[in-house]
Amino acid sequence: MLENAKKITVIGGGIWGQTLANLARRNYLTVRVWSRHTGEDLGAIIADTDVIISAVSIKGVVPTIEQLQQLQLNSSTIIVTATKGLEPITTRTPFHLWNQAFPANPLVVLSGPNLAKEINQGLPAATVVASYQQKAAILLQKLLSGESFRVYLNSDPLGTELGGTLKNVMAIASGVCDGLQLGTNAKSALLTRALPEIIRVGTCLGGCQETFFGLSGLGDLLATCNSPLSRNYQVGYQLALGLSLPEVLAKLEGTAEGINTTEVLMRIAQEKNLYVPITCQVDRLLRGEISPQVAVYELMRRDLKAEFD
Ligand SMILES: NC(=O)C1=CN([C@@H]2O[C@H](COP(=O)(O)OP(=O)(O)OC[C@H]3O[C@@H](n4cnc5c(N)ncnc54)[C@H](O)[C@@H]3O)[C@@H](O)[C@H]2O)C=CC1
Ligand SMILES: O=C(CO)COP(=O)(O)O
Repeated sequence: MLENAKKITVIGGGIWGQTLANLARRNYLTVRVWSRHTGEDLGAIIADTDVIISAVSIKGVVPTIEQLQQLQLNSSTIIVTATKGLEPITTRTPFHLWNQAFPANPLVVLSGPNLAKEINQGLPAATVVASYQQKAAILLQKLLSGESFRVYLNSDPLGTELGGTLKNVMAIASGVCDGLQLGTNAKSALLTRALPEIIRVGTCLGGCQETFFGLSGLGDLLATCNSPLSRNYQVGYQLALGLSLPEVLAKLEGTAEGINTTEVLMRIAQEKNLYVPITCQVDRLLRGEISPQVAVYELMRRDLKAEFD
């Protein structure tokens, strides 16, 4: 029997929330999905819940936390955050926000190269559960692992979360690269230079360097930057074809977190004096200040430098 038949509540009825719920159901767990549209009483649902998985987009994190704070959440309930974004007002990550709101609860970050549509088809995938409370991460590993979903442990929740968040900006850049048909050399150069940019920011914000070379860092960068299933990649690709951002968003299914993340990241980079050349060009492109072609030109004409400095 799986960990004494734990009860799981997934908050967020988007494609990622539904996918995580299905993974848990495959292990015969009791799973309920709650979203702001279901109209059900969240208090009643969480009363006997062992694990809450938050799979809302970043704009839903603070409202969800505020709602849960009004309810009687048991301090032993494990909270899992699966959101990949930065909160625009505080510039904080979901891990920080959940930790601040529920300091007594075990908190786990779930992140990895996880395109929901592939997982729903039963294709093999791997992910990471990261926590300072190892027991909680081990429990999540057991609850979600299956023959087509392999879950790894990590003790660096911030690095795990930031890898998944920061790569969304690079996925927009990668979509532009493919949309402009810049070729394989350009794509390899972009992704390889994206990683140190992610590490520069991610370590400054508290993640461990090693984590960014793992599934939630490099792994998710490769998945998202190479797949038309990624909404962030689609945004870049469509911009490269000449559509405006409002036109792209009108047709997009679900949330492209990289748009908000780019804006927040630029503020963090300015405040902390971080060199983020790719993010900077993505930001100007998303603001409509430059064309995709100018973004490429600006990246190529920067001062020459050493590869590692
Ligand atoms: N789709 C994917 O393949 C993956 C997505 N993620 C991350 O998971 C998060 C959710 O992604 P998706 O399910 O794809 O997005 P989605 O756009 O399909 O769903 C977003 C969910 O957030 C909820 N939400 C939005 N604003 C809210 C608010 N103000 N208050 C309460 N709830 C609110 C919506 O009701 C919906 O349930 C994102 O941060 C995404 O980056 C992570 C891994 C894979
Ligand atoms: O995070 C993801 C895959 O790991 C999903 O990417 P998108 O949000 O760009 O669709």
